[in-house]
Amino acid sequence: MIEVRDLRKEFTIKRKIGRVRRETRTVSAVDGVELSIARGEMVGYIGPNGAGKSTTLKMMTGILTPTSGHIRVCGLEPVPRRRRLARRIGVVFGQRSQLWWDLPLRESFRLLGAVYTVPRGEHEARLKRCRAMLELDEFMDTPVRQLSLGQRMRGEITAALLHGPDVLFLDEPTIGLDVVSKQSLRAFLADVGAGGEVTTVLTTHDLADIEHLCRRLIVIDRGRVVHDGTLEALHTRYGSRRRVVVDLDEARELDVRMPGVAVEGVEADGRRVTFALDGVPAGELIARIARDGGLRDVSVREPTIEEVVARLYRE
Ligand SMILES: Nc1ncnc2c1ncn2[C@@H]1O[C@H](COP(=O)(O)OP(=O)(O)OP(=O)(O)O)[C@@H](O)[C@H]1O
Repeated sequence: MIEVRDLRKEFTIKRKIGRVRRETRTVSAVDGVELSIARGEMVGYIGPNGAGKSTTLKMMTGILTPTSGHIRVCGLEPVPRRRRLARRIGVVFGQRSQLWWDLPLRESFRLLGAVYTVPRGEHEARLKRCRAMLELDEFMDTPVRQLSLGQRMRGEITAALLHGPDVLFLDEPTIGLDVVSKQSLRAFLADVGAGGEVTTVLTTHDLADIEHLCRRLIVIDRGRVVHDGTLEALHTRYGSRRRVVVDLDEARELDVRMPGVAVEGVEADGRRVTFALDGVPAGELIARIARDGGLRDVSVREPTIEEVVARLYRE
């Protein structure tokens, strides 16, 4: 559904130095990106600030012309076939709106149906589903400018889906949303993805979005793909470890010389000890500590997506 080969985008930046002189600098925002996304996949496209994510998305949606390289989205070259592509894709750029600011949401949806010449029955069926799942009814008659961020975002996602796109590009769709709004938006996107008809590319800094929605993760850094695979593969690559945190009644020397167990930290005057486990079952370690008594509390922490992605970004 999406094919990208050796994609590059350079920006030329002119900067005034002194009174007359100007300096010209070239920024390589996207530097040889390769990716291929099949129909129905939901892929997380992540990377640190300035990595080149938005630039890639803009090229894939036909907003920006690549410096060089090959892109096909739904079999179309985005820039020359922009109008045709617009009917096949839905786009949500969290920071920008595709809705009519002064019109009630209902009118924006009606206009979008007319712009895309969506058959009435299809339009109504899709809108009905979005109204129910995204709970739009209470603000369907509110002008877009009066909507809260979370309400507007629910409207934006609906707007992106009304014409039945094959591909959905979501750039930071949960930015600035509260926990509950994020959860309901994620649940809706998971439902859209589960249908298998819509291919989704999701860009976000909220890694929980990725964890909940995407089996596959493409990480870009300085314009290049540095990881393309599952989250588990990333954990394996970095040898992510589970942790066991034990709280003791009193500080004491713990006899935990076991292969694959390392003390990672000691806090609370020696009453809290954190162990990193490398392939050792947590139960074995806990049983050994419990044998000597004085064990107040235990928690086992799975490696988090934040840790592993931070390691990748730091590299
Ligand atoms: N119109 C532009 N003119 C000049 N430089 C640009 C332009 N757009 C992006 N850049 C530069 O290209 C690089 C990649 O930017 P891009 O917006 O694609 O990053 P991003 O991964 O989306 O970052 P963020 O997570 O901060 O949104 C950055 O160095 C940015 O300064």
